[in-house]
Amino acid sequence: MKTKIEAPIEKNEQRQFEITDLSYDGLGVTKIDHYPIFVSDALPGEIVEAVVTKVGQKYGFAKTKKILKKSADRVTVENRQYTQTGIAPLQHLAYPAQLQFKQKQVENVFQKAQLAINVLPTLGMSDPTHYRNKAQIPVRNLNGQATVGFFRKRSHQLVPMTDFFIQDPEIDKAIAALQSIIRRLAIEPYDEIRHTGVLRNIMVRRGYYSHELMLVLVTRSTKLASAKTLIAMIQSEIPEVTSVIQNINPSKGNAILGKTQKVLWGKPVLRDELLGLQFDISPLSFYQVNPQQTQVLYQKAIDVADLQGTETVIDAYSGIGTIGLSMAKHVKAVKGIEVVEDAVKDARHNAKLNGITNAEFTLGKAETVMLTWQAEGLQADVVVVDPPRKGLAPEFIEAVGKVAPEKVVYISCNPATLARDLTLFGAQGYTAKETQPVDMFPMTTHVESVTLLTK
Ligand SMILES: C[S@@+](CC[C@H](N)C(=O)[O-])C[C@H]1O[C@@H](n2cnc3c(N)ncnc32)[C@H](O)[C@@H]1O
Repeated sequence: MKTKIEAPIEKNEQRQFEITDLSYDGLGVTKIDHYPIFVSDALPGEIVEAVVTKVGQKYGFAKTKKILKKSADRVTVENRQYTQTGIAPLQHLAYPAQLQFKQKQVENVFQKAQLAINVLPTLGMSDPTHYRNKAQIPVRNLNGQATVGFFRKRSHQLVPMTDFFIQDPEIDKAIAALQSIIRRLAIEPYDEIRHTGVLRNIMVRRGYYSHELMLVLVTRSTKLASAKTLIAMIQSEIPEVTSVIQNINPSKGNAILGKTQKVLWGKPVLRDELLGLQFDISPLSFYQVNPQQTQVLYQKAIDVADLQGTETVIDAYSGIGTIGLSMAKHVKAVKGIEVVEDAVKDARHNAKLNGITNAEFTLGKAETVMLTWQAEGLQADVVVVDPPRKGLAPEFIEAVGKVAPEKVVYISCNPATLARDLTLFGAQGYTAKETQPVDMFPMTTHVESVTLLTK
């Protein structure tokens, strides 16, 4: 029979806690005996008065009511909406301490996985705000008006907002202007309980260098009355706009974008620049959200690969081809693999756009294509991977082991799956000496990094 562990605290109890650490998701950590309690809005070194909100078998949660001793790293937060929505969960932590926090996150997971890899100090931004080139904003009815904002943490309750703090201010301006247009045209916002209404979400992307602006209106069905007037008003009131796209999402779920779309006005893609190359980006294609730091990240990947001009490089999880095409001029050939069809089309087009003739892109799952290429006897010198948060498939790592490139460059947005995959690469004879975190998402707890693995 299992013995039930008694938690040393009770729900609704209010008491003082001394904070000793910060969890991976930015909560203060305190321990009573060995029982951890995660405390909102609390930093290491602080003493807070907090009320216990949840008591589980292994850990509990508490909410800060009063800070009794303040950390020197605390920054005063004035905007309640940022806290309510959680769009900037580290905003109360000074930026240098955020960078240290990210380095430590990677160190912690490596230590747990028994990986002896040195983690370098995080490369940060000189201005860690207003960096995002993309916004995805819900539109809902609030007090009888179509309203833009962001959902309150762990809910679908809209907090009205038009200043999003970490987004390009020109995107914020476009969203505010669009809200005004939608209200004047009385376009009905989506009601997710009844699954009625017209406009669900607005997605905006803006080229950091090009200043092109793409507006994607996500609707529940193909119906969008007054589209002509809407476009005329957008053109006159948001002068930077270069594309207006209607994306249709008829699902009842939480997915922001649907699978089909049509161009209502302007270009079907947004053009931007990275490391001196031009990129056209379709609405459904992945594109890094922090253009300044993306260049730092890619340059780091190019530098650690130490390319000599003779290599065949595989760019797995290649998106619209940004990494492979940035490497193309330093190598003999690039072979990209990507699972989203539009992104592969973009990548092929982007190669042409930049006059690059030594890069080709294959549609498919990286794990499947890599196995096929390995069976066909493909030779490669460098494999670059940049997977989504869930990391690599074990069969992909095995196939890479068999292809046996001299180097693997692993770009990761999730230290936990990075550590898991580095261990699997270890079984294939690959080791890493150091990892370079790059802050792609200031004010949030997300951690990006580059690691070179060699045989
Ligand atoms: C983090 S993004 C990186 C894209 C690109 N390297 C960049 O920096 O813009 C990951 C990409 O992997 C793609 N992807 C996800 N699962 C995949 C799989 N199993 N095989 C190939 N590509 C995949 C996604 O569509 C996305 O474009």
